[in-house]
Amino acid sequence: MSSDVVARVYRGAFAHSTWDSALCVFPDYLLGVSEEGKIVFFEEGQNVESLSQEWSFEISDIEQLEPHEFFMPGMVDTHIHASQYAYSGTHLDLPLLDWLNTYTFPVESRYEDLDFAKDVYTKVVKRTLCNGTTTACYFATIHTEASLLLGQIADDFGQRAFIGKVCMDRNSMVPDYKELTEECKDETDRFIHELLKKKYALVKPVVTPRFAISCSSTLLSNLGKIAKNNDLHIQSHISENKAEVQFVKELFPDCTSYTEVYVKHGLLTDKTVMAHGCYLTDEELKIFHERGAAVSHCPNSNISLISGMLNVRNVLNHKVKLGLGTDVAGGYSSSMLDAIRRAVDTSKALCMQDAHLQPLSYKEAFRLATLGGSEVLSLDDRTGNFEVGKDFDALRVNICVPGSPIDLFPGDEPEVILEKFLNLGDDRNIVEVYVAGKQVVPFPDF
Ligand SMILES: O=c1[nH]c(=O)c2nc[nH]c2[nH]1
Ligand SMILES: [Zn+2]
Repeated sequence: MSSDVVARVYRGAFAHSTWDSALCVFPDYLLGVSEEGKIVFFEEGQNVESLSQEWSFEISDIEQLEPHEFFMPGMVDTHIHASQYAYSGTHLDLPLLDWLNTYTFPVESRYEDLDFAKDVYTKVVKRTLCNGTTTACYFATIHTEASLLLGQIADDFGQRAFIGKVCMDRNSMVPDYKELTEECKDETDRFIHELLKKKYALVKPVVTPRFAISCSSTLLSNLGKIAKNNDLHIQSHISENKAEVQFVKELFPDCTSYTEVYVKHGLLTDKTVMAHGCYLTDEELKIFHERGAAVSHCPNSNISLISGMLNVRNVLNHKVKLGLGTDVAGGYSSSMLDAIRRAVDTSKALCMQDAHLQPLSYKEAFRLATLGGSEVLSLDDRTGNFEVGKDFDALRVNICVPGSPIDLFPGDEPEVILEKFLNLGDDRNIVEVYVAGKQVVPFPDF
């Protein structure tokens, strides 16, 4: 008998990805979750007798899924601006730099107001959890207190999260929305210290220079040192839009590429996730690969702000770690299902321009949204699929809920059901969400 105690056992259909196979479907499997929220077994349903003896559970206690239900791993949003959720679904009529100056900076500057912050951050955490985002890598704003509040709210609702207090000491268009260089360094130190002091199990700080345009060289170097000294994750933006790439060239004439700006300041490590990368060259992708840095592909944002189209196949061919992001509010949808669909669409659009390209399959997009995202955030030893020993981060999907946007037909097998959910489903179909074994959706009553 095993020493672990099994808290729950599920039987039914499961789907997940491995590095060998983008989609594995198990029509009848048994999964056991320990009291600590870890997966302790994941085996064929026919092993039920031996498993019940080995793990001392009653067969009558097994929770049996319906034929139109399945479990899949929780999705990982590798890039989302929690603060911009306030205006998501609007303001999509300008290109990046004008969009930042006109809409984004004025809204982000309001987060000194903690009532406003609490309202928006509670809504974004709840909305993303309902949509199956079990892990989110958030940008907050430059405000330390509001950023700490986002961490507290993610912890309260049980979401796994990285929280970035945004760093910027250059902003000519909205001069009020920036910090002094020293102040930004000190506040980043304070933010990290205060957040770590809370000892949240699943919520961690991430060093967050907004992008090269809004940071001085001194600030970038300071942030590189802070990340190194505290062994922290780093997130930023890179090569999203042509005007941005050109501006970075002018601001950092000593650097041969945008990537080199981050390398030079100690900000491109194996714990770095850079959003977008639409215009990264093959040489830059090689540097990403050598350093183990990751790209967050945010296709909704790239199309909405008319920024560009990332050639996902080329990134994968360079063996660069890759995940998907909603990039709310440049991306108008906070749902990772939308990110999956847009990633496939963008890849197909690129195939129309180049017949030699291989489009991204829905199975590959599914892997990017789950295991890929976990790898991007160096969490793939803990989350991303249903391997024994990992945390149970999972979505229970039901295709036949009242008002479901999906119709089933006789003979629809589990693989077809999953494909229909990925292309047609929404939060109504996500009936339960688990993070580290704890049920976080439906929401508990506080
Ligand atoms: O899509 C984006 N959203 C942002 O808020 C941002 N800041 C810099 N670059 C950015 N790109
Ligand atoms: Zn972004």
